[in-house]
Amino acid sequence: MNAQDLKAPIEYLKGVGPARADLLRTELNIHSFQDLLSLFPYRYIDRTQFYKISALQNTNAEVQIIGKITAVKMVPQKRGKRMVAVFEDETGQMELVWFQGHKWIRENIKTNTPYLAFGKLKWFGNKPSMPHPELDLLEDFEKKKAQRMQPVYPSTEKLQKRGLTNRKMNTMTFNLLKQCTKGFTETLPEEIREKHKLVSKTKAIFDVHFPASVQDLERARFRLKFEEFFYVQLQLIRRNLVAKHKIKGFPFPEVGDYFMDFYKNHLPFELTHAQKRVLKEIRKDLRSNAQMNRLLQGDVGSGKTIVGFLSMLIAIGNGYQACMMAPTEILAIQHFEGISELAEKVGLNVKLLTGSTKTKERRLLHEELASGELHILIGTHALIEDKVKFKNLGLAIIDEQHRFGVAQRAKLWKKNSLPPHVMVMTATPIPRTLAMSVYGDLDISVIDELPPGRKPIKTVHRYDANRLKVFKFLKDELTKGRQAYVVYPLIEESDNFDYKDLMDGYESIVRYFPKPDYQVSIVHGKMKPEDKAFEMQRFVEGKTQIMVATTVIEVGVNVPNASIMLIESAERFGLSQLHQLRGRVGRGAEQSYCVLLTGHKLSKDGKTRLETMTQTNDGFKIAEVDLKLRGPGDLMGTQQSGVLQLKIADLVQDGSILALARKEAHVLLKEDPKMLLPKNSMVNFTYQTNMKNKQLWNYIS
Ligand SMILES: Nc1ncnc2c1ncn2[C@@H]1O[C@H](COP(=O)(O)OP(=O)(O)OP(=O)(O)O)[C@@H](O)[C@H]1O
Repeated sequence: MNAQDLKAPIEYLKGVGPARADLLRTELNIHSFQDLLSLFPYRYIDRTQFYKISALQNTNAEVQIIGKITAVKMVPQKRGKRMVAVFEDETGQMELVWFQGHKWIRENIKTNTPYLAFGKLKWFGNKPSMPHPELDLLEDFEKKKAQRMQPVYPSTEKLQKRGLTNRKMNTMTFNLLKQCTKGFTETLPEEIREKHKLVSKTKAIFDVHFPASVQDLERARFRLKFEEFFYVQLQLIRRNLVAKHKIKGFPFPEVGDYFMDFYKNHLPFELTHAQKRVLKEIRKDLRSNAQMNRLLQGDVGSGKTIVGFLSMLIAIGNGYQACMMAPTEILAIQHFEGISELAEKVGLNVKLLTGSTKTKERRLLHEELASGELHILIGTHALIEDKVKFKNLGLAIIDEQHRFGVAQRAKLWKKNSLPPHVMVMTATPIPRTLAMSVYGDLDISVIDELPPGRKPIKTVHRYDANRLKVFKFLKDELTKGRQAYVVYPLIEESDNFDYKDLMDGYESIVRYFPKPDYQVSIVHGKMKPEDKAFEMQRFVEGKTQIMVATTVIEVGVNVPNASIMLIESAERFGLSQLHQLRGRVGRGAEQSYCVLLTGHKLSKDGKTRLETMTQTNDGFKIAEVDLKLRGPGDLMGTQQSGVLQLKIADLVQDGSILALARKEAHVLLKEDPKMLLPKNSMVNFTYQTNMKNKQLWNYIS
């Protein structure tokens, strides 16, 4: 069979036909012969181990035993009869049991002949039995050496019901592979295969389905995972290289006077090592002729804002403007206030643009923006409206990528002759493995150090029944002059049920913390933006002690005097969301607390989330757990899931293979940057290399 034949529709495979082909297409997305070969088993039944009857453990494990059937009898039971065979080896006896199919068994079974029985154990007291075993004559099994590790394929109930059992899938794949006598064209460069001792494509495909040993299987899986990552990385890095080669950017040769003045005379604190390192990385990008596309990643409170601001100063010092986009109005206002305070020290003009900016202010702002009088513009989505025209935008900082799509990012580019440098800031700690795959087109800088003197936040989990104790604790802290957040889940802002919870909660808080001793603010998504901003401002200024809120405060809010985060129905939040919320406290010198209130009924995942929160403050560890609980596609949203639909590799577990593949992809592209790359898909991936202009055709992926 050659490459072309493998593309044949699946219904032409022996034993499939139109009806089954239909099922395979709809249930497993298998359209062709090669699709069937790319359906990799998700586990294997290890039939390399043999057990003795006397040594069987009292479990329901699947085992295989060599022995002989010495007697067969029918035993009456409530309804009908069961057939019982006595099965013996040299160490003892057990029973094989059938509840149906008696006639066939009676006619085919041979007594006193060596058999291999395989199946799940059942125990009656200390007596083992095996209902409906798979029986093979020992001599036949010896012939089927290739089947010693039996593949188990992904399946669905529908497939099982319609006769496409695992056994059937097994046979189909086995027969197809038997026809592939010519093997498969190699799809990895030989140099790389030799260097990392990767088995050939042909061996990998055969062994991943029918390995003769655990070692063979591991080698096959390693090679296929490597290949999968290698191709994804090639595409991502290549895209990045192409972007760098093609997209020119404004070079900023100097750091400029604003930067120097601020750095020498007005820096409010010494930068951490991580902040300095990241700043150097950014500086290097800005000095080159290429557009910067950098993801700045840092845990909550790690100090991303100052790094962003210093980068803006470089742009402005070189005669350009800068802007910063935030996902919500509250955040935009907050950034505006923070940055204005810093910018004032070096005499820069900063303005805020949101949906609620008045027409008159807007007009002035547009004028200043076009003439270049305005140095820094901060705002929400309003920044990308067509009316907003910069004189020369040199740097765009985007806070929180997830809420700001790629398309929106690109829209900013249209405002210039050359695209501005782009920095995306995110507090979502994306595990390195994932970041590399998802943001392959962005360079990544990580602030992996918190400013000195931060006290770790103490996190506890309490049940609703203890609410009054929790309120008492809150009261004691407020008496010391601190402030607190009380957060309610409002998954959908339109969800009236959640909304009622929030309002009930607000009322009970107001009852427990009455005026005039206490002032309580409330912020939620149904409020008008200016009302939200007003309430938020009162809390920032310390005029109110408690802020009752929904997750609108999830990202970025910075009130250092707030030291308590009380999260209601904490079991309903995702892990990274809980971590973001907790990050709103612990920003000042005082000891901060996070209290997770829940009902008594918790799911297994819910418990894991709460335990993780109480055990660690480390955003990266939390993200790893989150990834395991939810899966990467979920974490990143549907937008990126295309990149992450991996067939065999696992982003969480195979991080080291990914790193290896990425390294090799880099080397290859450096040697040969002109490689042709496919447009969108990994299928039909052809590339030419200077190594004898090989054509590498990926059949299987
Ligand atoms: N090197 C430093 N030394 C001391 N304090 C710092 C340092 N860097 C930043 N800070 C302070 O730490 C606080 C958090 O910084 P910032 O708001 O920039 O964090 P962030 O990374 O943006 O976090 P988030 O994602 O939660 O908004 C601010 O009050 C800031 O002034």
